[in-house]
Amino acid sequence: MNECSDSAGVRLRVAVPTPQHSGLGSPLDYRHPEGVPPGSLVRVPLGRREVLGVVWDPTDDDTEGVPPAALKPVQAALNLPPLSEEWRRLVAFTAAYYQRGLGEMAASALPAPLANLTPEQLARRLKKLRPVGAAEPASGLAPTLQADQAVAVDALKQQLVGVAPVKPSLLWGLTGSGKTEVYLQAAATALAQGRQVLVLVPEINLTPQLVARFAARFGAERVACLHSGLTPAQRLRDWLRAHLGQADVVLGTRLAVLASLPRLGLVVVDEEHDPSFKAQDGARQSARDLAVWRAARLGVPVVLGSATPSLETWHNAQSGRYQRLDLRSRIDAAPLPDVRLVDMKRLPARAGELNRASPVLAPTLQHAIEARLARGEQSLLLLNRRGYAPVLHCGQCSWRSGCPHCSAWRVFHKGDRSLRCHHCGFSERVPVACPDCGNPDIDAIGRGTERLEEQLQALLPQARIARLDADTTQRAGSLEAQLAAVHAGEVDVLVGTQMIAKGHDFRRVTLVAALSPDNLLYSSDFRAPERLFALLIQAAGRAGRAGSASGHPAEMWVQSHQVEHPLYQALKRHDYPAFAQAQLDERRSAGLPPFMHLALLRADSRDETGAQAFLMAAAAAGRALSGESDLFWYPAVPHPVAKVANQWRWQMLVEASHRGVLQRVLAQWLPALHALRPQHRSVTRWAIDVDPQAI
Ligand SMILES: Nc1ncnc2c1ncn2[C@@H]1O[C@H](COP(=O)(O)OP(=O)(O)OP(=O)(O)O)[C@@H](O)[C@H]1O
Ligand SMILES: [Zn+2]
Repeated sequence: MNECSDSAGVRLRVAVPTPQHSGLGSPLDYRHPEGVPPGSLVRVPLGRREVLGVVWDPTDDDTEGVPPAALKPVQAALNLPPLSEEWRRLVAFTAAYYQRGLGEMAASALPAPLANLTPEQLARRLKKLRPVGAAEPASGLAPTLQADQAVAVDALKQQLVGVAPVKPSLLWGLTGSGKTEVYLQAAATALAQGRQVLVLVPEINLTPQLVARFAARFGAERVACLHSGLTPAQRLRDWLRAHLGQADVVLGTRLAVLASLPRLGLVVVDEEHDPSFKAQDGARQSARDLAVWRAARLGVPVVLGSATPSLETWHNAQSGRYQRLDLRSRIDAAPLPDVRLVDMKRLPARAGELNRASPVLAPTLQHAIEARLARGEQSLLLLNRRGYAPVLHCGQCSWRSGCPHCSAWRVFHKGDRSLRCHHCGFSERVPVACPDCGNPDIDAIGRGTERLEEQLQALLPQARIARLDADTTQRAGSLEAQLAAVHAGEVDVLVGTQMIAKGHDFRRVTLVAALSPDNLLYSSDFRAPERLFALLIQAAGRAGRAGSASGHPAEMWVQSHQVEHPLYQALKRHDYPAFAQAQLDERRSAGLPPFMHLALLRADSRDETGAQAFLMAAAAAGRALSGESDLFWYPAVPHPVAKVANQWRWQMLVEASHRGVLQRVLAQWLPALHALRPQHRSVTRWAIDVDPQAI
């Protein structure tokens, strides 16, 4: 406990959520009559408020500074076991690595309601929790493993029981190869050792089946969930169950990586390539990378599972830093779907087709869907754009449905007759005539899922067609209901955005088609091909999972104007390693991750030039700081969508060949940026994004 005490009590360092712009990041000093151990949760005054803080470890020079009598007092200590040293180290690392304040980081890792509960309210919540030791026995039976699965489970068990050295594992498994079963059986071993298991998934609401499978195997009583879809009360309850060690399996999205898990023994990151593991606000931390760090520091195994690993992870496996476990066949030897590339350049332009839009379906694809219909099989059609049409256009005066607040078009939604901006949310009723010239014939240009659904209804009048996208799944429970309808066979053709491609274990789907993925191929972001390849492999993975009852092979169709593109050619062969190697070669010669390390400084301003000016001043300050160290400062550029909600967005990349060098310079740069801010009054926001995932 704390050395520094006098008659007024003990001095405690407490991590409190100081606002980021204050430039204060370290714990503040408070006074407590007799002291409490590090990790204790306390309520303390901060300015005029009272906030929740975490008692931090004392530093060596704690005997110096203000005597306790002169400090503000701790108001109350919550009656909870302290957060472990392991947790504090994780939070401290996260704050330092992602350049955030420690108190802010600690606060973001705690469930929000904890900050407002009185000790009495907390005591009542705790009483309602199941007492420790009353776990129901596991109920679900495990299937016999396939050969590849058995090898993978065995390798993980050896690490768990200490026979093999602990090392991160990449579980590279085809879609439908039974990765989840590997997680379940490795988890069973960890649970048998009395350890907790953390399972991270990209979007938990898209995979209710995964939660159900863990609950069925180990008993719902032992499973806790942590994700943003929960009510604050549910999140508090499950966080407490994890922290108190009552829950043995914690399943969650990226925020769960910072959960308090006193007995953590195994970490699983499912679909580790998914960009949603990287937070897009706050500290912008990568849950996958933190999961690996956390497991390594604890000396426990971590499994990263994917059919299309991120190139960072693949590179780590190639170089031997990670152990690779491969699942090379699908369950029950179900074959992977045949990939058909349809060359849209060769399709005759259809006379009379409005607005030069290409036909919805190539005739060959339409026939293939009709054949599925006749056999009672399902088809999934993927179109990565929601709404009816991405833009409205007046042929007379060339008015377009731009957003007045953003540099983007407003999307036409026919369902509620709105023109809606997908960036700022600005929405208006669709005009009956051109707002500029009064022409009553406004054209809808291009196609979104809503229009696709309408066009399919005309093309396939006998089919039961459903649509799944952010617009049809807004109401609570509607996603689950729609997925259940697909599983029950009440839908013949499911149309949707990438939501339909992820994770679902559909049993009757034998055809998947990507209708116009080319637009995802060309983007300023160097990760665009990696993302598209993963999306298409995932989508293909939804087809033919139950083998083929009819004897007809499952198929993945891609309509493209670029069928010769190496990405599509690798897809045709289901050849992830070849694709990854080609991408890594390109990354190496271009000096991009994983061979180089990046940080991105973003700034928003109210006027057109303010953000750019701030970034230029920031670069000058950074260059002066970094001196001889080998950093490369890219020029500041506008964000691909330069203006959103009347804010002009700019960004600037900093590149280094060593993580450590980048970290050192960033830590010195941050105070310089805070100091610059007052000279750039139009800048409303700025942030550093370490290891940015979207550029
Ligand atoms: N050894 C096994 N024997 C029989 N069935 C199995 C076995 N392993 C897994 N399965 C079943 O096979 C199906 C696919 O497995 P699972 O969902 O684990 O695959 P996956 O690799 O996680 O798939 P995806 O990455 O496509 O989501 C599931 O219905 C699962 O219950
Ligand atoms: Zn807008």
